[in-house]
Amino acid sequence: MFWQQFRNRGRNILQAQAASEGDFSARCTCWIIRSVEKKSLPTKANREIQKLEQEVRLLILNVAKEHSRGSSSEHDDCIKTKHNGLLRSIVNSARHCPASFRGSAEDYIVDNCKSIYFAGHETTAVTVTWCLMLLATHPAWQDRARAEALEVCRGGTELDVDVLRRLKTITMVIQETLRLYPPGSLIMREALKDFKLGGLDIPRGTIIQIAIAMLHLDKDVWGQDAGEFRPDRFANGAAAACEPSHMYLPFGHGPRICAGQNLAMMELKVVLVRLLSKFAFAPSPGYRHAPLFRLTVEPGFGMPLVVTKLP
Ligand code: HEM
Repeated sequence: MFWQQFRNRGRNILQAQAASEGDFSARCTCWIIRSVEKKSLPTKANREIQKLEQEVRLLILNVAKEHSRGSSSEHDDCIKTKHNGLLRSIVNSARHCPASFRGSAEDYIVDNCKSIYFAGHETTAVTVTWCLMLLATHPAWQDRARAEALEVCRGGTELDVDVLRRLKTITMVIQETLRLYPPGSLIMREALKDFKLGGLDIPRGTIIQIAIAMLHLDKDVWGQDAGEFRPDRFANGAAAACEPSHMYLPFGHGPRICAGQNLAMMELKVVLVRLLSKFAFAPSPGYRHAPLFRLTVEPGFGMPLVVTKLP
């Protein structure tokens, strides 16, 4: 319930921001938005953003407060789950916030919860969804991925790091899924000082958005079949899949690259091995293909699939 509310508020904030950012100039795969200060103007969209941000903040702080009180039995059940173990770490470490953190202990809890729960949950979940859709519509790849999954499951092998590292086909399928449907389809950077980008003068305070989804579909980089599902482009690893190699960045790039990318890849492999070894997936006649940019790139009308239990 909390998660659903949290996620919906987040989406609304992004939609409100998009509505207020009508003055961007498109330059290939990079949008330059000159508007950091604009946030403080009392426009309708900005007021909506502030209201929603405040609601998200209160939702998080209420859960954190209940958590540290720990009275109800529901809470006692929850505390045993992984999410709440993580929440406990965040709440505890907020008591000793690092000196470099410039906000209050409450800000520390809110910022970290936003990073971990937004960045870590929805992204991985939506990637599994797209993976299953692509495997359902490409049965030959589904068979190959299943053969690999059954191979590692044989004899009840533990899915440890070494086993997961050996999953070549499933890794390629995930990498190709992240290319076609990168969940975090935009990364942003703020110019901390005036600088030049190509022929453009970028003033301090400008927000630069890099459209990952557009880089990933560029035919000059990936070839004429850029829009097709061809996992074997990653046969020699992600770095060799395109030229220049940083045109593939589902997890971002540089010092702020995704902190959870290895965890995400492991989670995705475990989930796919488990699902493919037990079920077959086929497209449902009710599926309407409509990838939508909300907080992540997600199916606009859900992802109905025909799922059959394997003998
Ligand atoms: C398929 C799954 C995932 C994708 C595609 C993804 C993608 C991204 C992207 C594009 C960024 C921005 C990087 C940049 O600005 O250069 C990011 C940041 C981040 N991600 Fe992920 N992510 C995923 C899963 C996770 C998971 C599982 C966690 C943790 C549990 C996580 C934690 C973070 C954090 C904390 C940041 C902020 C890093 C920073 O600003 O220093 N992500 N992620």
